Amino acid sequence: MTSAEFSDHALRPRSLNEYVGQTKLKDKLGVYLQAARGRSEALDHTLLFGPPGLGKTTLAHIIAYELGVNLQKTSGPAIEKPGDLAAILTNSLEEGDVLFIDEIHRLGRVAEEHLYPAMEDFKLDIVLGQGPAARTIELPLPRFTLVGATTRPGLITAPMRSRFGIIEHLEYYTAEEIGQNLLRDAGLLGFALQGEAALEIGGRSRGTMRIAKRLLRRVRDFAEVAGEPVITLERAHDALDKLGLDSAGLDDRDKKYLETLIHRFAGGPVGVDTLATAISEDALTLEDVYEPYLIQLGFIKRTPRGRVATAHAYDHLGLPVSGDGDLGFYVN
Ligand SMILES: Nc1ncnc2c1ncn2[C@@H]1O[C@H](COP(=O)(O)OP(=O)(O)OP(=O)(O)O)[C@@H](O)[C@H]1O
Ligand SMILES: [Mg+2]
Repeated sequence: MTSAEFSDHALRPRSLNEYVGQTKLKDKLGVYLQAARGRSEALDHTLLFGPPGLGKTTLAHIIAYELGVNLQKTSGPAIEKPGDLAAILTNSLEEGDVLFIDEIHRLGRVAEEHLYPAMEDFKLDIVLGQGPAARTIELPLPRFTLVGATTRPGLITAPMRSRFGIIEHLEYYTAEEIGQNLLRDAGLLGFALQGEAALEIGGRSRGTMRIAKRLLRRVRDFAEVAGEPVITLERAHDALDKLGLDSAGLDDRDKKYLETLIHRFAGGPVGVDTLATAISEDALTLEDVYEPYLIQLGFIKRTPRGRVATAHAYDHLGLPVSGDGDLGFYVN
């Protein structure tokens, strides 16, 4: 088996049916897609947000697939000038197509303002010439669907947000959902994975499909090198331990975060910048990558005064808790 065969592309679900979990979102989206198809209209502009690796890009592709249209892909940082936007909108888009803008929160401000009339009225204002002789012409565009993805919905401006008809949040997957998808992957790739092993990997993947897929590859390495034809629960367990993942799927970096918060800052509250410096990370990574899952587990809270470790975090690390529980401080 070559690594290309284990490529993301081959395993990526193509239709809504193959897309595991996100049940509420899928139910709603299924209706919107059916309605749009029934009216032969473009789907309303759709904003997808949620932590990295949960399936936003995949869902954008599925939307285009379900609508039977093409997907044009770009990203916020790639669109700096209005000209970049004009090039994309006028060159390649056809009626009903999906324009996928990843990291849409990183769109340049001027480009963003040009996007408003494109989204609302399907037209683009283009300025010709300079100075007093400059004039604006209006270019009609095909009716398209903008699908925007972001890990940071808070950075989407209000006028931008208000132009999306569908705004949906992706949630962390349960161990069962991830396990189910890993079994599907193993089936497609033709190797044997025990259900319990899939579940074990699912439970230690931070609720994130991308991480689960990576862990499956590593666990499989261990099984293969040990000469085992089937990936068993024991092998999965052992390999995940070797990878430094604990029972909640926290890795060394997560543990460093929690331990620093608890030991150095007495469990908080401490500002995110201070905490970031203390563990040599940048604050954005903390907010985007570490914290959403720690919050999901109920291990930390974001308060107006900073980050706070909860009693659950102390429990998980096997530390004694004192105080009122939620704002418990470390006693020793
Ligand atoms: N619901 C799902 N069912 C099956 N596979 C999934 C699902 N969600 C994601 N995946 C798989 O997980 C991986 C990560 O998904 P994807 O790239 O869509 O995440 P993302 O939300 O766009 O992440 P990022 O924010 O980093 O861009 C892909 O390999 C994708 O095929
Ligand atoms: Mg993506």
